[in-house]
Amino acid sequence: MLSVSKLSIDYGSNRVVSELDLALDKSEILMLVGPTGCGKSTILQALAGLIPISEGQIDVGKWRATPTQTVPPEKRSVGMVFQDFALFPHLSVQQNICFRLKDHTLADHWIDLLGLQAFRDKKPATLSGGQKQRVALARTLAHQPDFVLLDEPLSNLDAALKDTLRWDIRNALKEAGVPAIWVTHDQEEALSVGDRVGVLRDGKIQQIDTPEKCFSMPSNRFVARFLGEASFIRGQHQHHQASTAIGIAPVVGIDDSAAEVDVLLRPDDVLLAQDANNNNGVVTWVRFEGGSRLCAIELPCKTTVTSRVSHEMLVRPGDKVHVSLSTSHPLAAFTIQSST
Ligand SMILES: Nc1ncnc2c1ncn2[C@@H]1O[C@H](COP(=O)(O)OP(=O)(O)OP(=O)(O)O)[C@@H](O)[C@H]1O
Repeated sequence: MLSVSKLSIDYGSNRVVSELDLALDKSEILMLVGPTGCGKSTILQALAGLIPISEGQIDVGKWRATPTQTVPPEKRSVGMVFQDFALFPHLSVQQNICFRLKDHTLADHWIDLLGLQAFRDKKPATLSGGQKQRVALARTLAHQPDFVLLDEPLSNLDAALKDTLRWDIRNALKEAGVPAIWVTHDQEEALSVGDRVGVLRDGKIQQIDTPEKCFSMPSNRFVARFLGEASFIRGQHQHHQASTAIGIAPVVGIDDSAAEVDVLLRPDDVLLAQDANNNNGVVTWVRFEGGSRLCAIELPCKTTVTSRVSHEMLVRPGDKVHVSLSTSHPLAAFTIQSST
């Protein structure tokens, strides 16, 4: 268990984290995302006891920290995994993982589980980035922390490696049964690996929810845009339905249920057809993504929506196309005055 309430953190007179509330169950992984400088690393450092807190409290069951009741880092039973691995260069993999451990049984377990048997006697300098991060994680988990903090553990690795390692890290954390907060810049990573996602802006949490909820029912436009391609189309709202220039869809009013709303569209909500005789939009740009293409289409009302199509569909800027709503699930609707 890890619980944080009304946590605020200042650097001098500058408040960088305000009134953070969160509670993690045993084995729960929270992905923390937000723009650069929004306070993600500061939160991890405060939880680890590396910087003081100004208000609020951190409660892990065995200890509680407040601005006046400090708990030193070594008493917090926290495991930290950093992007730069932080391994001892002069020690072998085995020695790194077993550092200050009396009983090596758990270390052997994590060495096996994370596929490090062949590297036991190697020095970190001879390992790849992915192997180093496995060693760092094995070392962390072998010490049986009460919670784990991961600060962009995959950011120094190439894309192909990230994809497998993120699942190996998730599986290891689940097997260890510890709550974890995982900071990432990668929105796809945040949505796929976490049990919940916390979106931070200027030191304030905008939403903490399941990945599905954050993506399809974001609490505001900032969260909508931060977690993926998002466009908004004006709609007339009545009886939980919105009528837009490209069709009618069920909607949920997020911040209001006004008669006129802006409906959030993800690329998969918009169906694109190459029908020159029955067109209602012009393609303005196309991004090839491998298995798919992401297309932006400008409508006569000057709204631009995006649609994802198969890579087999050869769509080019300037093409006249027909777009329509292709969703049966409710879309998030925002008041048109809202700019956040
Ligand atoms: N030691 C420090 N002294 C003063 N201000 C700091 C210090 N460390 C960070 N800050 C400021 O606190 C704010 C939050 O920084 P933090 O590193 O937590 O952001 P972040 O979300 O982790 O950013 P990034 O995604 O770029 O790593 C920033 O405005 C930063 O400039």
